[in-house]
Amino acid sequence: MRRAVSVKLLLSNLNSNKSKALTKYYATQTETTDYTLDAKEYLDFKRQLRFNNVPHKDGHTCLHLECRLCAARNTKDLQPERGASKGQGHVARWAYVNKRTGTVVCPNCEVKSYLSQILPAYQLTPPAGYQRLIQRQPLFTSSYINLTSVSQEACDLLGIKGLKATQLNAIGAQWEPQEQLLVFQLRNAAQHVVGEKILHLTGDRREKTISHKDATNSGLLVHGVGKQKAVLVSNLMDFIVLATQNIETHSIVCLPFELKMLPQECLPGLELFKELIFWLHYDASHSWDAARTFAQKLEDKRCLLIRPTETEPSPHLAQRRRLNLRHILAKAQPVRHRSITTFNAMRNDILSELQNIEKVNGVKWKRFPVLNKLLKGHRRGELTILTGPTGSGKTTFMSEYSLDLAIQGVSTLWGSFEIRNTRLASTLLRQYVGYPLDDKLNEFSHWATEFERIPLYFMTFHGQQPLKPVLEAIEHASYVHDVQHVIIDNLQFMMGVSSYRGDKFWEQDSIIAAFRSFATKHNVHVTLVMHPRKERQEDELTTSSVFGTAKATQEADNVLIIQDKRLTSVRGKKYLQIAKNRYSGDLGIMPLEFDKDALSYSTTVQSAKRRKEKEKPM
Ligand SMILES: Nc1ncnc2c1ncn2[C@@H]1O[C@H](COP(=O)(O)OP(=O)(O)OP(=O)(O)O)[C@@H](O)[C@H]1O
Ligand code: FES
Repeated sequence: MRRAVSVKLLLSNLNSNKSKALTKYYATQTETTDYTLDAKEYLDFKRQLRFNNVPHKDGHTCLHLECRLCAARNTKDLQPERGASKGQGHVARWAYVNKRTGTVVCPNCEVKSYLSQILPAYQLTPPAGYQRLIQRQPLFTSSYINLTSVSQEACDLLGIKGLKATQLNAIGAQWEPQEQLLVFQLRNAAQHVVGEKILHLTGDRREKTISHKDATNSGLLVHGVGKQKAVLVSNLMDFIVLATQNIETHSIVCLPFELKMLPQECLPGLELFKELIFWLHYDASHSWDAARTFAQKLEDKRCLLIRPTETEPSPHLAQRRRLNLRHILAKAQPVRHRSITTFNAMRNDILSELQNIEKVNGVKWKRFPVLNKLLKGHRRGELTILTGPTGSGKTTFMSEYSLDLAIQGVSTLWGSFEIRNTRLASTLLRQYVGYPLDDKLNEFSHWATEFERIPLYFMTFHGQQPLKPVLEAIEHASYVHDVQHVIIDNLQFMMGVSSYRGDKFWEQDSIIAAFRSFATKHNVHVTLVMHPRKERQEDELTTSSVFGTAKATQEADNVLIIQDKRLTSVRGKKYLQIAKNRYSGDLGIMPLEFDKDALSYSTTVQSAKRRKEKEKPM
């Protein structure tokens, strides 16, 4: 069973005095919504399917099985979706069990459940009183009622040279004349329409995904059925360019949420493909390693990658530069390198990184320009240690640091063992708003609605915790919510609770080693908040002041230390010292001026506030 709770539940908690009841509420929420696959249960279930002759087969990421969850007893009960294009009308009554999480989805009736809950449906005689679900069709209605086919005029707005309106209509585009946008339908694995993807043709060319019920139930935009290979693109312009090329060998698939996340509910729609080629577009807010992480989710053996270089950019750019798209496609390389590789195999990866160095450097902080200068950015797969004297503001600083990244789309999981999640969430909210809301409760609803959109998750552990369930929770969140940054506050809360009763340094070293290998294996950035060892107050902390043996700082890519000189000298200041930086090697300090109202250390936030105050009429 997994423990992760999203920001939505916490905010409802913050807004209520009945915090006890709500704490219980989200405890039960996590128990009913976050499950994991029990390996024994899964094997027994497969044995039962064989024994009972239930049609099933092992897929790349899911077990496919005949759906017996609802009352529809045969395929003809389920009508093909009206308007499904040629070849898309076939309805297979398959349900899919995700092999990692045990989540079961049936795309025919848009049902989501868990393996442990569907077992009775697959018994030869289901228990007395067991009732199958009522069969239903997913209902998605477009947000736009005036959709028409695309005219040549509208098509020209795209600015793709030589593109004909007929080509756009053939790949399923529809036109909304009032708002001037193109609409494409998203379908699930049973070809039912479950959402739509919108491209605004005026202004900033925004893309938006609208899904049935909630965002994670989204489908995919696929062009070209019945093929065994597919090219995955991350935005509609790239989709349009490739889909109108009529590539006979490959289907073209547009991911629903760009590189932000790939919900597990989308995986059944990709099961048919034996080969997947990632041809993605990265911009400053997109994680450079997204393809590698998605490939792990989709089974990396079948995944290939086109790393963007000057001569092999993303499809739309390639077309604008009149490059041959088919030649580029043929150059895709396997995502997974074999254990022993040669320079030649890595050559393109290296060139691509050199040509995209700003993106490789990682996501930049908006609030801490000095950190960008020293650390260059926030990258996946690294381990950061933050330490500082007791009460020096480690949690407050880390909360603002992670909020800054999360606002830019870095999906973040907080493990706060020391302070309650509600306290942490209210600190984050205050840092987001810039002032306390206690005397402006009328604004709460507005800010909370905005804040909920930020991809933040919280583990519901509190107090001392053994390592194993924490690592399991993180692994689950990295898979299900595509978490890119995990914060453990603080590591000492995991010590002394494992079965090992020995040297505490040894114990800490093994915990750090486990997080190190987790960060590398799952390509997630892990930040560990740690107490320093006891030293004289007047001494500065150094990397060797981090509690434990040298292992902690050897394993870390970055070591950040809050130095608090206010305690020892009258004019003393507080600053953050970058004491280790494996990526670029630059060391240095960042002054930490504290704004109590905003709980902020950011100079940019503080100078914006001063500017605003100056501009206020007297
Ligand atoms: N520079 C500062 N000036 C004044 N107050 C501060 C400053 N930095 C943080 N605080 C306040 O000090 C309190 C403790 O901060 P915080 O919990 O972040 O410290 P910590 O280092 O994580 O503590 P601990 O060592 O207990 O884990 C908070 O109420 C925070 O608002
Ligand atoms: S066909 Fe699967 S739930 Fe209806």
